[in-house]
Amino acid sequence: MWVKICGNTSLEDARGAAEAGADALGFVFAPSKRQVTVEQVAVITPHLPEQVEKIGVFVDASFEEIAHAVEVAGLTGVQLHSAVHSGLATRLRARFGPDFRLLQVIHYQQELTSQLTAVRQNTAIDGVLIDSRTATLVGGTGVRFDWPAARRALAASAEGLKIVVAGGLDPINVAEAIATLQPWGVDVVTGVEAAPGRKDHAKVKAFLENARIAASKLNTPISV
Ligand SMILES: O=C(O)c1ccccc1N[C@@H]1O[C@H](COP(=O)(O)O)[C@@H](O)[C@H]1O
Repeated sequence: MWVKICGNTSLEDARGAAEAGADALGFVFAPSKRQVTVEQVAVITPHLPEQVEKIGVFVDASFEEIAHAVEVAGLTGVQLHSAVHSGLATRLRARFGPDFRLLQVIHYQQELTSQLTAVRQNTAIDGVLIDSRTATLVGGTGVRFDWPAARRALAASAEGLKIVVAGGLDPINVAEAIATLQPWGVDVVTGVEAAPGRKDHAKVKAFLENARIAASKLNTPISV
């Protein structure tokens, strides 16, 4: 189970999540209560373990903006909140190579099957992150979606895709999410915070522990 702890704004929080066993750390470059700058992240990433992925979160950002952030802030992957057909993923794959993590976000509120089909057609994308959205927020909502309904859509159309589940996860419900959706990975922000942009280290640790326990009870992920 790939676990990403997102919305890091300080070295202390990012290091704490890495030490607790996170596979990936997220940094939100989009307007948000957790927004960070390229310069801030550039001084954090050199102090993090090399094997821990450093993922930049971008909402409708340009190729130039993302490429600049990757290079200056030392990112190893990106999470794209952009149209699947924007061409961004293809350009980023060409620029940063086969090992670069490229996650495409889709929202549960729109029809899942057609979105999954569109993602599958783009070979540059290696993972699809399913999240909730609200009238005002495209991420970091703290709101979960209808997991049993999503499970039915995923069973029909997720084959070959690395599915990452996000949206309203916390240390208590992450086990249910994993058991229901059998994803390749999970991602969290709000559910492990003490305040927006500040981690609750006990919650981060509990989230990781509970995700690992739930994953150990699964046979195989639903997707790959
Ligand atoms: O965290 C944010 O503020 C944010 C802002 C804009 C786009 C994405 C954002 N975060 C992503 O939201 C989900 C989960 O959020 P939550 O656990 O429901 O609060 C995750 O993919 C984050 O990377």
